[in-house]
Amino acid sequence: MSAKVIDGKAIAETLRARIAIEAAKLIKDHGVTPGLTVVIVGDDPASQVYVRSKVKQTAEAGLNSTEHKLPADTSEADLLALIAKLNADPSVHGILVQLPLPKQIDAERVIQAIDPAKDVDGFHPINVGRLNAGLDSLVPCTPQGCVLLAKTIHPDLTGMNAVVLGRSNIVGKPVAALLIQESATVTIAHSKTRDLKQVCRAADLLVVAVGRPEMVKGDWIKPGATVIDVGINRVPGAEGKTRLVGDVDYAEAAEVAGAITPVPGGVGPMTIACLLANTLKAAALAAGHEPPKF
Ligand SMILES: Nc1nc(=O)c2c([nH]1)NC[C@@H]1CN(c3ccc(C(=O)N[C@@H](CCC(=O)O)C(=O)O)cc3)C=[N+]21
Repeated sequence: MSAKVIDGKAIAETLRARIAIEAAKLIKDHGVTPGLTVVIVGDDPASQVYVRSKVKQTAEAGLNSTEHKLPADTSEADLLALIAKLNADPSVHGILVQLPLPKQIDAERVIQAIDPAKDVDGFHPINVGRLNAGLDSLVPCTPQGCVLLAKTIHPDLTGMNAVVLGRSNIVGKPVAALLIQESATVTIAHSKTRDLKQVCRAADLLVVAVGRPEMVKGDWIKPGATVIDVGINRVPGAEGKTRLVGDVDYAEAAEVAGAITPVPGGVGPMTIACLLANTLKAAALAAGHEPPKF
């Protein structure tokens, strides 16, 4: 069997086109241009690639974007001062502080300093709590992208056995919260789970976010299951180059699964599209308007 490939790149493009239409409406009808500010501390080259594509796609969707690049030795106090300034700036609707941060900065303190209404990553404890309480909130981008991709295969997730492999605050836990909201039956599995392979094999929907290259093999997957691979791992490739692989052994999994997301071109592009959607939502709410639903 050969799995259907879930084309995250194309699905994200369609979503960004819809965001552009809604952003144009907000600008025309209400005179508000959604604005995203990305803050990057240090010069990790991989981080800079993400930031560049975020900034480019933000502009293409008709949103304003600004970027603050701070030196790697920036103090926590200086970063907190910048966040206070951005919180107070009415032209800034979304603030994203690129993670990970250098070790002299406490990331948790930084996240908690962001105005929850501008927290387009959905990492602030207020948004975490609201998501888990089933209240409206800014929802983390990658988890939102995972669920949107799963719904292209299963428009109704009700009653499905979903297994989330990974329990991080940025992907595993929020993806599980969203799947519960979709009425799936959710198991969160992780490195300490007993019989991990068998637990995964029970999944109709398997979301993998562990950060271990190609850890999930073909025989971990129920025949016909839908597999969402959140991993983006750079590994040595041919001729001294590097290549990107997911947390799932794609070649093996594609023989067993019913549908699967590739890496690259799966969850990654959806993360950025959902960031734009969150920025639009934050801008609409700040202006007292009903935000569009995607
Ligand atoms: N506060 C914060 N929020 C984030 O959302 C955040 C972050 N920090 N730190 C870094 C990670 C990583 N991340 C990615 C987003 C899109 C792609 C993406 O679009 N990847 C493409 C291409 C990858 C490539 O070719 O290098 C793909 O998967 O097809 C990847 C990675 C967001 N992150």
